[in-house]
Amino acid sequence: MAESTKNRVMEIRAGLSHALGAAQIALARAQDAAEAAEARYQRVKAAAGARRRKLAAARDERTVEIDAWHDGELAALAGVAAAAADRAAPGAAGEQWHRWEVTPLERPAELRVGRLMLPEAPVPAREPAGAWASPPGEADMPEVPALVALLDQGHIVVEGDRRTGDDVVAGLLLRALGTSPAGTVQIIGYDPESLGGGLAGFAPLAPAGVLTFVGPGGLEKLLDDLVGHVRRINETVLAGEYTSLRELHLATRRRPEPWRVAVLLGGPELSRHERSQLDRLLRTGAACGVHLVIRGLAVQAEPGIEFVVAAPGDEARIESAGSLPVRLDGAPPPTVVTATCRRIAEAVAAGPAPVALDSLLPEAGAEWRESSATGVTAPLGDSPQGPRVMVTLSDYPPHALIAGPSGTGKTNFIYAWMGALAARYSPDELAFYLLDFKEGVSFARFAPGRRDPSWLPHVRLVGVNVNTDREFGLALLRFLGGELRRRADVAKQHEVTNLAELRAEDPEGSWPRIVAVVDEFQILLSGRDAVSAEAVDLLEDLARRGRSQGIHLILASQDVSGIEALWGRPALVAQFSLRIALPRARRVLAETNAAADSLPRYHAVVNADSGAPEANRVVRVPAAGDREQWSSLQHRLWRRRPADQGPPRLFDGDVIPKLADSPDFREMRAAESPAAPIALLGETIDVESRSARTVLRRAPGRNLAVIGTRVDEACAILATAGRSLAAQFGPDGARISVVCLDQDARAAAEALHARIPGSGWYDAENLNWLMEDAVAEANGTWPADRPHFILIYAADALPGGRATAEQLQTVLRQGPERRLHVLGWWRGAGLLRDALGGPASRTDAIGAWVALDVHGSELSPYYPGQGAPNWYPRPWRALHFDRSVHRGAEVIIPYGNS
Ligand SMILES: Nc1ncnc2c1ncn2[C@@H]1O[C@H](COP(=O)(O)OP(=O)(O)OP(=O)(O)O)[C@@H](O)[C@H]1O
Repeated sequence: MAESTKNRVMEIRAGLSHALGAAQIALARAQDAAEAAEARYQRVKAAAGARRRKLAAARDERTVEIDAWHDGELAALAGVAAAAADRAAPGAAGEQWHRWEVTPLERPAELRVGRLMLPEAPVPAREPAGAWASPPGEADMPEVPALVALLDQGHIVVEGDRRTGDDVVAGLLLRALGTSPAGTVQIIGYDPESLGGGLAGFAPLAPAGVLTFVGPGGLEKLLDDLVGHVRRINETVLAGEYTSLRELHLATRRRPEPWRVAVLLGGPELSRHERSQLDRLLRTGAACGVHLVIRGLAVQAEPGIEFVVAAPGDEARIESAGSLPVRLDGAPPPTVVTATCRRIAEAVAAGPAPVALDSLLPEAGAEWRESSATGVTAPLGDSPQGPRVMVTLSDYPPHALIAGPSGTGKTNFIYAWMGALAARYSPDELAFYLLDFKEGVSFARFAPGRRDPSWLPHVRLVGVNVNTDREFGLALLRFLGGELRRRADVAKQHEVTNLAELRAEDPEGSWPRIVAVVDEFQILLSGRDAVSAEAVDLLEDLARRGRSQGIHLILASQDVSGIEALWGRPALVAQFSLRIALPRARRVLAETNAAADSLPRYHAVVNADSGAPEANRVVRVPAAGDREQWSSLQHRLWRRRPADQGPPRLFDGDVIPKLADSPDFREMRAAESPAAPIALLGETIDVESRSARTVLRRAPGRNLAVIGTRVDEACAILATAGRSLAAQFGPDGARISVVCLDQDARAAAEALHARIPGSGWYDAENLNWLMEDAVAEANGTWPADRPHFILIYAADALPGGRATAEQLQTVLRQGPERRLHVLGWWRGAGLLRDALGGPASRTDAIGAWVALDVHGSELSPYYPGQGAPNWYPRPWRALHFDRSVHRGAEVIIPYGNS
């Protein structure tokens, strides 16, 4: 082997070993690198795993946080929604049925129909320790009610399941009723399919007028009526000043109209007219408080209409809540419905709480500042719209007619009016004359009484218990007629025509306006007799001419026939242009004016234009009947009365007057020998408490007969005559003989005899002496030195037969001219006739008589030339006629024993 080869092999081997070494190195390196890469990979992988786990933990933590936040937020939002709902539907608007009760609210609220089913927070998959004490759900989530807006807002249409829908309607109505003051929500039900059955639970409201039903054919009229209300409210209540009743209420705090909720429960297809009226109401009703709750009639969606889709479970919806499921409340419990309706009906029937009289009065100390020169004006109360209603009596309107069925507050109205006037005008400016034909003493409070010595200083006359003494009404009218003439005469002298001018001309004179109030005046005008005929004539004259002389009449009646009594006298009625109607008063307003029919209690319609509907003003009348309130006003005014102001004349038909109180009797003084002795007989029924009298001058016929069987009255009249005659003579100035022929009258006759010193006493035993004397006197020719009055109790019982009868006739016929006068009591008109000589005899010896229980027709012989007087006997009243002075007979009241 060649060296060279060897060398070459060597070289190659070396080269190979070198290459192998290099390759081994490269391999080791590569292996190192691979190991390092593997290690790095493993590190990175481990790090990535750790990272992922960390991230997952962080994510889980965050997810839990987010869930918690979400739930919290949801609960908070639900809480806010629930709180907002509570505010929107407080109390009875939103309370659930099991705790529900009536809570009238200041202003209408939204009404709950059920609850909104809000989406619930999901229960987390893993439960991090302590994150949830309990899973969120119904227990923690505040309930959010589903509310709908009705009163003052809009209308509600209930669709879907009928039975559930009926429950919704019932719930809505109860909530509407329970959130508003009693009577301010009125429901009108139209339920043609079940004839009101759908609203049966609300029936207790019907008697109070809070619920009315419309029959199956009545929809058109109902809709027309409601449209009518909307039109009227727009025109007269909102009157361009407000856009809605809600706005009016916010501005004035008054709500003059009720909410009218018409509940329309199904029915046949609507006619075109009905449809268009319904659409009108849906558009315009809510602003005027007219709302529709509809079930079973198709209605198009419009703003202001809420749709409720009734369905069981969570399937129900309300339009304003979008697609949120709603769970409707069940029907309100029937017992709650009935109890609530009863309570509301009772409250409505009881009427609103009264307003105090003080609200009509000026402030204490500011009284009597007004002048009545042109009229008298006073507030009568607030109108439901707010402003006070002022009422004036003046040239126009001069007189007032008030009507109100019994118990509606007519008397109270008169008190309130009088109080308001009396506080503003002094007694120099205003005088009252008051007459009450009702049984009772309602005006007596104005005169001094046993318990209260005060009186209303403006009152000049009070007549109470005059229902059987219509003559007193006549006397008042005669008196006012006299005053009218007096004023007219003075006005003429001053060349003026009315009171305002007269007062300007005669500033020092006292010319108060006179307001004469006659309550239950129809009693005065009842009966077709002389009293009512004269009363109507006098009224007509006063009504016509009184206005310019400041004499105003207020006639009040509870009875429609009273008003009707006047209707036959259109000229008279026309003067009474101020008309006042209390609730349910009929015929006092114009025929077409039905405002009084719907008046609430304690309200009145005041109309100064003869009852024309457009002049109606409704007023809420304060309570003036309350004695306390009245007396504080009366005492205040009484203490301010002018020094010379005496109490009013009180005529009380139930009180027997006393001779000792008679001004005529008190004025009597003993004189030497008066030529015209006066026998008083009783009190006349007149304004000035005069005494009836007969003058026993020396002239034929000047005898007096008391006719009738009533012992007490007959004795009272003879006693009055005897005492008054005796009072005019000094000792021995006249001879007075008392004759008693009836045991029943003996005590009274003896009392009179004892009262008149020097009087003679005769009975059946010694009468013959007196008669012989008297006949001698009657026949005498010598001048009588003193008069002789013979008072005979039971003159029809003369003993001694015909002879004594003839003696008496002689005395009756011839005595008076010889100053011998008989004042006799005959117990019947026929018996008197017998005493005068029988049916054919003349009666002119009896120049004056007083009849008791004798019928008018029996008196005609003693009532020359005038037929029979109109006389229906009544207790403790008598009819007096004196042919020397009277044109007609007058009713008198005998004086009682004292
Ligand atoms: N405005 C009112 N506020 C409160 N109470 C009133 C009001 N008006 C009347 N009343 C009360 O109602 C009752 C009847 O009133 P009032 O006597 O005035 O009625 P009337 O119509 O005159 O009845 P009658 O003719 O039968 O006497 C009384 O108890 C009275 O106090």
